Amino acid sequence: MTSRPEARSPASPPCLAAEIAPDYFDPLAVEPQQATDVMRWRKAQRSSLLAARAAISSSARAAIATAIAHGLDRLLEELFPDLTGKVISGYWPIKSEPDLRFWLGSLSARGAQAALPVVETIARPLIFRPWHPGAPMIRGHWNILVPESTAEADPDFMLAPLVGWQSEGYRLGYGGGYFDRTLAACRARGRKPVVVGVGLSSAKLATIFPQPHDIAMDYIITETGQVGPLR
Ligand SMILES: Nc1nc2c(c(=O)[nH]1)N(C=O)[C@@H](CNc1ccc(C(=O)N[C@@H](CCC(=O)O)C(=O)O)cc1)CN2
Ligand SMILES: Nc1ncnc2c1ncn2[C@@H]1O[C@H](COP(=O)(O)OP(=O)(O)OP(=O)(O)O)[C@@H](O)[C@H]1O
Repeated sequence: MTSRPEARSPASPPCLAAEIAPDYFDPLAVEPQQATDVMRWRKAQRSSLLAARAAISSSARAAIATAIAHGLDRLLEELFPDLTGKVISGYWPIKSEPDLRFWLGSLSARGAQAALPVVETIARPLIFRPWHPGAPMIRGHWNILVPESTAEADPDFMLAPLVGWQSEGYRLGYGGGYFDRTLAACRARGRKPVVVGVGLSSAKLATIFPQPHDIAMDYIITETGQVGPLR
């Protein structure tokens, strides 16, 4: 039998689509049963990780947030010795996430602009709004508080809260895919913010079974230190 290599290679390999349009999302890039299994596994992991996090005392949680803030300051000092004009996004804490608002609020005194993520449209990339302590807030998607002002900001340094993580920088979040979409959109317009996953050291998993849509963090910072640079 003669070999016909051309019969095995499609005219337009789907894997190249992402190079032509980096925000292209191909739902068929994964075998559907495997994708379903991974999503089901992630759902179970999320609930046990969230339960373990909720069980931590508030004083232990405050100590964790302080240690993470020190780690963030060390990294910022290394990457951006001059913070003037830099946009740095955090998050408004929910579900026992480390509360880093004190750190985010301290940035303006150093010349940076703090910002918070907003789900403006469901299943689309996040947008970011400038924030300062005391800024008027309203309830957004999932009841998360977001700045009322609709001005937008474009982060240079972005925190991504971790529910779980693996040492290569892959992140498990709340299952909306929002940071992956946001980072894919950043890539598509040639913008590369430094992305730092922040969370508990104990939320480390051997693997989150990375899928084609998962985009690794540049750094992970927990209360026990920094992992990375990873990209
Ligand atoms: N504090 C904080 N703010 C944040 C985030 C975060 O992780 N932490 N986000 C980080 O992204 C964005 C909100 N993320 C969200 C993630 C999932 C769902 C959601 O609807 N989850 C579904 C489950 C989806 C599924 O499993 O298919 C649900 O719980 O019903 C909503 C918002 C923006 N703001
Ligand atoms: N770039 C993308 N375009 C379209 N859909 C995406 C993209 N990235 C992720 N998704 C979808 O989002 C869903 C949730 O993804 P995943 O489980 O990785 O969420 P997560 O990272 O835990 O959530 P979050 O970032 O919101 O906390 C997946 O079903 C995936 O198909």
